[in-house]
Amino acid sequence: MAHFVPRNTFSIPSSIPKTYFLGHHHAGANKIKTLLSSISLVLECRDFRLPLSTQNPTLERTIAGRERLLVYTKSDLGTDTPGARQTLKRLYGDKVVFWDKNKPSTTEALLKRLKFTAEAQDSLTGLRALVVGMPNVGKSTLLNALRKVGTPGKKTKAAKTGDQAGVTRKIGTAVRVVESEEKGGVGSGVFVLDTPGIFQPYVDDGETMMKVALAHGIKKGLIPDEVLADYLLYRMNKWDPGLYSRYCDPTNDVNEFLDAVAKREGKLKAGGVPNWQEAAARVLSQWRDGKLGRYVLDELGDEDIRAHEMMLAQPALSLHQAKKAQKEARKRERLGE
Ligand SMILES: Nc1nc2c(ncn2[C@@H]2O[C@H](COP(=O)(O)OP(=O)(O)OP(=O)(O)O)[C@@H](O)[C@H]2O)c(=O)[nH]1
Repeated sequence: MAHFVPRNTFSIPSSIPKTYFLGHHHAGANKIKTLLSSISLVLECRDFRLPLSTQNPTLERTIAGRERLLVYTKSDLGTDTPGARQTLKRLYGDKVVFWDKNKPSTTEALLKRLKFTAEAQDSLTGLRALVVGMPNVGKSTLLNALRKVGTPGKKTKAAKTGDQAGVTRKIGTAVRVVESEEKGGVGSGVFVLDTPGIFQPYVDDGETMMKVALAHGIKKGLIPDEVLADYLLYRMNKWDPGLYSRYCDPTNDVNEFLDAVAKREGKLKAGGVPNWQEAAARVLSQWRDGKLGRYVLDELGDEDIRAHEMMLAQPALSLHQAKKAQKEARKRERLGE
């Protein structure tokens, strides 16, 4: 077999939407602003697979200056990218927590942090924490896990969850996740409020939209599954084409890939014609379940991080412009200018 050379670039279709800012995002963002005065801690959830792309510049401005813990959710889905945790720890120090819904130890570690903060706060009303973040990053799942582990005996779910963006539409009531001191907990206890996922009003970078869609951060169908499957194929080829060896040999051709998936998974139309749409939906669902690799999608090199920070600091700047400015700055540095 000839040596396989993966695609070097992916051409982002011009039809990719640049916005997904809905009425309840706008209303939610305003409500968060009004709530902040009664909140002592913000738990900002970001998807570990998208540590930069799920940082919302709009939310960032709203919660600037507040006591905050960064919770990288779905950490089980990014374990194949070496060094990602270390990079984030280096960036945010002890303000960062890695969480996995399937690992109660990660929930316990977070509860410990909440109890510690509650002890230090000495409040009559208890510690009130607000969970915020982009759609579908796992906010409600986190709240339910904190409640389940922190207040054993309370079995029912406090917040509705789902694998689609936009399950939570309104800010919920405060949910107790740590009992008061009289009941064996801390002070007057710890309460957490869930909020709807808030998207950014405008995303200039088409590739960011592709990555967010892969992780289900925007509504299904806004970007066709076949287009996302092509982008996923491009990324898998860069990581390791062996990830999809159960379907076919390495290929850069999405149609060839989807043909193989359709045949293997029985996604066929009348007459045995491969159903690309269903085959694409199948591979996306496998990727989201971690069955086609568990990789972080954002690049976390120094230059990428600096470009991202530059973009956050100057909202008028596109990610593309920020990356270009970083590249030029690096070049000048190398030339000793
Ligand atoms: N593998 C994995 N999946 C997770 C984890 N946390 C949440 N999920 C899944 O992610 C999906 C979204 O979770 P939700 O808790 O509904 O997300 P949300 O942020 O509240 O979503 P919105 O209501 O859109 O704001 C669900 O299918 C969860 O089961 C995790 O740690 N690991």
